Amino acid sequence: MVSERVDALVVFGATGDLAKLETFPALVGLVDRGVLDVPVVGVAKSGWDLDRFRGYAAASLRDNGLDPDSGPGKRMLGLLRYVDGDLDDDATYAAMAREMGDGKRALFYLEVPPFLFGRIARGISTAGRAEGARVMVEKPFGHDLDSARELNDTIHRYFPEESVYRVDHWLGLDPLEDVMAARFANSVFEPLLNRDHVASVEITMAEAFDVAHRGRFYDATGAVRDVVQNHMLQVLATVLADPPDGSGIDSWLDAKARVVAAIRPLAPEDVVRGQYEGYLDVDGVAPDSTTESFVAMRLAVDSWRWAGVPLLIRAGKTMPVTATEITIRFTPVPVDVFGVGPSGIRNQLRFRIWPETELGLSLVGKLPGAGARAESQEMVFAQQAGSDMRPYDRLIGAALDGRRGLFARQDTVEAAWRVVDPILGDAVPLHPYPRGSWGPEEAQRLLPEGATWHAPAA
Ligand SMILES: NC(=O)C1=CN([C@@H]2O[C@H](COP(=O)(O)OP(=O)(O)OC[C@H]3O[C@@H](n4cnc5c(N)ncnc54)[C@H](OP(=O)(O)O)[C@@H]3O)[C@@H](O)[C@H]2O)C=CC1
Ligand SMILES: O=C1O[C@H](COP(=O)(O)O)[C@@H](O)[C@H](O)[C@H]1O
Repeated sequence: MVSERVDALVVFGATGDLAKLETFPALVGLVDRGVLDVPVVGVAKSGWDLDRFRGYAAASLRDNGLDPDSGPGKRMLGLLRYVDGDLDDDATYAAMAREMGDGKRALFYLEVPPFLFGRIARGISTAGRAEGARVMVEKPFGHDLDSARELNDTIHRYFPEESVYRVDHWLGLDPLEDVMAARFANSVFEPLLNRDHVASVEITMAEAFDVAHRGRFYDATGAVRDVVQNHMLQVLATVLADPPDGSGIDSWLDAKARVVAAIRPLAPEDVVRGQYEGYLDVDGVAPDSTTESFVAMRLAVDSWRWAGVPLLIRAGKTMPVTATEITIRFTPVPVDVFGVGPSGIRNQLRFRIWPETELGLSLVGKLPGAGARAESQEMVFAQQAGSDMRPYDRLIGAALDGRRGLFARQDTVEAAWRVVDPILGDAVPLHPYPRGSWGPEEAQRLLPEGATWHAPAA
């Protein structure tokens, strides 16, 4: 359901890295499709004026292969306003309110360092602009369970939960919606997705690149906080959650929250951490850092549907490829008529969700000729990219429209922290691994006997 459109968009941190990389290009797409036609007020403390800010936005478009002189480019730049001031000063919020005009339904987008989130919520309220407004908050939502709860409490002092849009940009990925479509637009898969038929579920998020210039940020974060607590548990929930019912998107968000809440908190023995060789030389990384750039884990869900099914996740930097795939391995046939068992061949459903969309179903058949030797072939349903809409285009558009389905809810975020909280920090030993490898060998021990990790193709 689309609620009322907003009458202003305020971007806190509009001179930052994320704004340049993602926000301005996304805004052009929204203008082009007629979704955005209200003032866009950038707030930062760079000492800039509006012309300089427009120049920054225009450069961001050029960096992203977009033309600032195109019709949509010019219209987007024309919507921009700029307020220069410290976010710790109430005068900044008063100036922001003047630039916003008289509207009563703004979208405030907080893309600033997280310690400012609470202060900004208070500033908006002091300026009399919190009522009826929506607030879109960038990750991270806390550093652990306690800080996430604290952050939620602070934001809720000024904004009710239904006005809070927590960004997990993977929820804006088209391929993740394709997973939902495969599950809920086909009748053949859903009856199989449970402990009676599934032997394991695995998600590998491999990134071939290293932490590059993000050493300071990454070293304080690590793979568990950076991508597992948020992106990967959201992906896992998309695979495991019960189907939504006809009551609307909330039933889907409820189902995802329920399944994340049923994941057992991790124990150190369920986790393997790794650090790529050369990580300690990265600018901004502590010389004796024990931050992980790789993590593998075995999770369990205490539910009637998934009890006992091994759920395996691994994520790492400097892997051999950049790709994310979900593989669902089905149980072997009960009676091995075709000698399938010893070959290890079995049915598998594979979702590739990054960088392309692909759905593969492995089926087993008999090799032609005499005898009964089995072979496996994968049937692939590959989507042509239907649109060049960026995740942030989809996300900001959804928030402008008041559609909360693509955002992370408080209960799910806190439940995800509860899962990873016991293994944060140095609770799990750290193993070195060579760049270009699939991480430490030790990750092998997390798998069911005889299994190997699925390696997504390049
Ligand atoms: N960069 C990325 O790729 C991603 C970032 N994020 C999240 O987005 C948020 C912003 O990240 P990023 O853009 O990289 O950060 P940057 O440090 O590049 O930008 C921070 C922005 O906040 C402004 N700011 C900081 N302090 C104040 C203040 N006291 N008063 C007014 N303005 C202030 C800065 O203004 P000024 O420059 O004028 O000081 C700048 O515009 C973070 O929560 C981050 O975790 C999430 C996903 C990816
Ligand atoms: O949030 C993050 O996500 C990226 C991966 O997402 P992508 O859309 O850029 O592929 C990850 O590389 C980064 O470390 C993390 O902060």
